[in-house]
This record gives sequence, structure tokens and C-alpha cells, in this order.
Amino acid sequence: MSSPAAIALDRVTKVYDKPVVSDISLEVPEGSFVTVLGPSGSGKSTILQMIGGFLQPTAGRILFAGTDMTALPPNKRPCNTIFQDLGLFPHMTVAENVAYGLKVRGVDPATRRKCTTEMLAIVALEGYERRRIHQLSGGQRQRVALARALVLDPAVLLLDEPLTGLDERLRQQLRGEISRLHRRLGATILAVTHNQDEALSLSDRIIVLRAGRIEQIGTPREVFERPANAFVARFVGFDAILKPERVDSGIADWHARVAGRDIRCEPPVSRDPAHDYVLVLRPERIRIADPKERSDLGPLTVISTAYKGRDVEVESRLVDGQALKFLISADPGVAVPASGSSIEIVWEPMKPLLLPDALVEP
Ligand SMILES: Nc1ncnc2c1ncn2[C@@H]1O[C@H](COP(=O)(O)OP(=O)(O)OP(=O)(O)O)[C@@H](O)[C@H]1O
Repeated sequence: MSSPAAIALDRVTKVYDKPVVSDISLEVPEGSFVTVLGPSGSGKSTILQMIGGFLQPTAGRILFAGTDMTALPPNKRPCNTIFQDLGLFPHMTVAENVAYGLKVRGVDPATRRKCTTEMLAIVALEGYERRRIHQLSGGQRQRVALARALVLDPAVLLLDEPLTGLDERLRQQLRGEISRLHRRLGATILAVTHNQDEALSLSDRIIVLRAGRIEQIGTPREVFERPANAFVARFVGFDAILKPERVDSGIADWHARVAGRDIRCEPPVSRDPAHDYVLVLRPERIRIADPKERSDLGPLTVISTAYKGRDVEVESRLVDGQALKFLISADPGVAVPASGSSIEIVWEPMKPLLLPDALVEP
């Protein structure tokens, strides 16, 4: 028999004046890195706080390694939480912050010093022992918070938006460090974030959350390449979305009719004919057709263009009035179409995904 999951949520609900987490069941396998990804207000922090024991669920159970710990306080649970504000003690030095938990546990001073030194080396902060917290950069503070949690050797580490508020270079550096720490220490990590890049690069498994409900659970590749519905698709960058007049199912390809053209699509994962479907595409996979090329969609009118650094965003409209945004290269060799001009586009060899429409807020 396989060992029980490090963390399991069994039909967990949290209600304030309305439900903010609704009937959620999930498992975090031992040693894995799982990320809960969702927009602001979708219930990510609430889930993390219920797992950490800082909030009590209205209904459902929270289990650690198969044992129900729903009623236990935070300090009785085999996990450690790093909150968004990190919660470091500003009046203590780096070493005192890291050693604090060991002191509370009654560990002797010599062992405390040894463990603290080792952990500071792991997070690349040797030589910073005597610094005060206000003398550190944002990234260094994050690493102190990690060291302080990891020195207690928790079976499970909970991270609330671990890289929020850091600049892009630091994010990338810390992302790598967290990933290395995870591999080296073998701890189970559950992180919550609204940042898709973070979820993509760190996790073994992603749980996409929307308004307190799970929309999809899968590997980063599954979620980013085969989103379950239009909500997940938009969240992971399939921003070019079209509504078909009609959808015809086939054995291999499905066809969708948009503005009078039949479009070959990837068949949907769930073939429920009761769904309303939308076509989704990654905006960077679309390009303007050469005059001799057969286009993949009917003619479009350019509404406006906006320079975005690496790309130019083109806002256009189909003959049926639908809007379509896509990106073309900002390379000087690529012509930017004039507003009001008529263009044709291609996306082949990629085919649009046909997904259940779930853009309406629940
Ligand atoms: N104490 C509370 N009383 C009432 N509603 C609350 C309370 N705490 C949170 N909420 C509501 O619960 C919902 C989920 O909040 P939560 O903080 O879990 O979201 P989140 O996904 O972590 O958001 P963010 O990414 O912005 O941190 C929000 O609509 C929030 O307003």
C-alpha cells in the first residue's frame, strides 16, 4: 500500500458571510512541491491558514500523514508556515531569528549554534549571523525566513506567496534556491501564489483555484498545455479567445465555425455536448499571414496596436464583431499593421483548443 499523503484535505469548507472555500479535497504527496494557483481572493491564503491551524474550517477534515489534525493548534502540527510578511523578529539578529524555534524547543546552545550555522550556509547567508533584519535586502529576508522554518526540520513547509514583492532578478534567483532546497532536504512543500511563472517553475503539481473551488489539478505541463476550461486557459496565458457559432465533433479533429469559416480544433478533453465551447489560442502563436498564404481565419480589421517591448499587441475585430488580441514580434523587420487596415492571420501548425466556456464568474 502506498503511504498516506503528507497533507490531505477532505471536503474542506470555510464560510464567513459567504463560502470562500467550498468542499475542497486535495492531496499533497510526501516529498512533493505542490502549488495552489489562483487569482486574488480565490481562497489561497484561507486554505493555507486552515492547513497551518491558524483558521478552523467550517466543515471537513485536515490530515497529516493520514492522521486527522483538524482540531489541533498550529504548534502541534508537523508543519511550518512562512507568511507573506515573513514574521521575522526585527529586534533580533539573523542568527537569533534562525535559532529562535530551537530555543523554544529547549535545544542546548551549542547544538543551536551548529544547526543555525549549517542552515545559514544552505541559504547562502554565511557571514550575516550578526546582522539585524532591517539591514537586509528583501531577498535576504526571505532566505532568513526560509532558514528559520527549515532549521526545525518540518515535515511540511507552507509558503504564502513566497516571492511576492521582490524584483524580477531576485525572484529568479530565489526560485532556483527554493527548488534546490526542496531537492536537497526532501521536505514536502505547499505554496500558494497568483503568479503563473512561479507555479510553473517550482511545482510538481498545480492546483488551480477559482472562487474557492478547484478548477484543475495537474502537472505544470498538463495545466499549461491542456487547460481544463476557458478560465484556466486565460489564467495561464491563452488570451486569444473566440466564441464559435457552431461546433462539430469529429473522430480526430473537431471543427468550429467562426465568422463563416470552419476552423480545425484540438478535441476537448471532456466531450460533453452540453457545454458551450470557446476556442482558445496563445496570442504569441498567431502571426499575420503573408499575402500568398492561406489564412486560418476570415479577414480582421485592426483596431489599434501597442508596443510592449518584446512584442506589439494587435487589437483586431472579426466581421462578426468579435474582438481578438494577439502579439506580433516587435523586431524591426516585422511590419506593424496600420489601424483600420484589413489583415489575415495564421496560427498553424498549432490548432486552437476547444474548451468548455467558464469565463462567467460563478
Ligand atoms: N476574516 C474574514 N471575514 C470575511 N471574509 C474574509 C475573511 N478573510 C478572508 N475573507 C474573504 O475570503 C476570500 C478569500 O480570501 P483569501 O485571502 O483566502 O484569498 P487569496 O486567494 O489568498 O487572495 P490574495 O491573493 O489576494 O491574498 C476573499 O473574498 C476575502 O475577502
